[in-house]
Amino acid sequence: MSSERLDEVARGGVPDWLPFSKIKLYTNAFVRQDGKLLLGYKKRGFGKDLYNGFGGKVEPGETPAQAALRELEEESGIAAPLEHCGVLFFVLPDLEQAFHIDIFRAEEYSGAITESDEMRPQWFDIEPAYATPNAKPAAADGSPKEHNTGLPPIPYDQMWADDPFWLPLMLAGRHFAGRADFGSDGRLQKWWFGAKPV
Ligand SMILES: CNc1ncnc2c1ncn2[C@@H]1O[C@H](COP(=O)(O)OP(=O)(O)OP(=O)(O)O)[C@@H](O)[C@H]1O
Repeated sequence: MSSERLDEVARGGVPDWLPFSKIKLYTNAFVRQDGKLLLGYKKRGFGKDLYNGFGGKVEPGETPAQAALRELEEESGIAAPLEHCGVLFFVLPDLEQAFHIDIFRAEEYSGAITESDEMRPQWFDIEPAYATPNAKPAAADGSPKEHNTGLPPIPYDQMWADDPFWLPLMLAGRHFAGRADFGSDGRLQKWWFGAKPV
């Protein structure tokens, strides 16, 4: 990202950010193609039973971009020309580590999509995502783009509570950054999201 300031897209919650004592690096990768988005249903571990992109911890000696390719392959069986598109920072109340997550996207992939021990991949229809606030219309003239994938819409009610703020930005092709702090009930307690000016 350049040094340009970000446009604020959303902010809210309590006055103070949560404290944290260390930061762990993670990745998250999203592949879209022909009006559909590939997500994985997480079968175990952190974020179990939620849909998400494919990602995980950056291992020692790896760059985030290398980790993103490795995690995508391990969890979904595919390779993709990933491009960096955003940075997210999360603090959860009962964890001393904060999450620094580099987000990547791609519009093509190779290989066969394969279920792993950790993730069950599934395609979703992208278009309903543009109905959420802060998203750009799909077509330049503002009209909704035709879509008839027959797939279910992006399952925001089975995803992390922060996702509706930034996923539409990613789908609109914008670069973004944000922070969200969670309460012990799993809900957002304070958040800020911004995107590079278009
Ligand atoms: C709090 N709000 C959040 N919103 C959206 N996505 C979030 C997230 N917090 C973590 N994530 C993602 O969840 C995955 C965890 O990865 P996680 O399974 O723990 O890592 P990894 O695959 O290395 O684990 P193993 O140790 O191999 O099981 C990883 O994609 C990471 O980007």
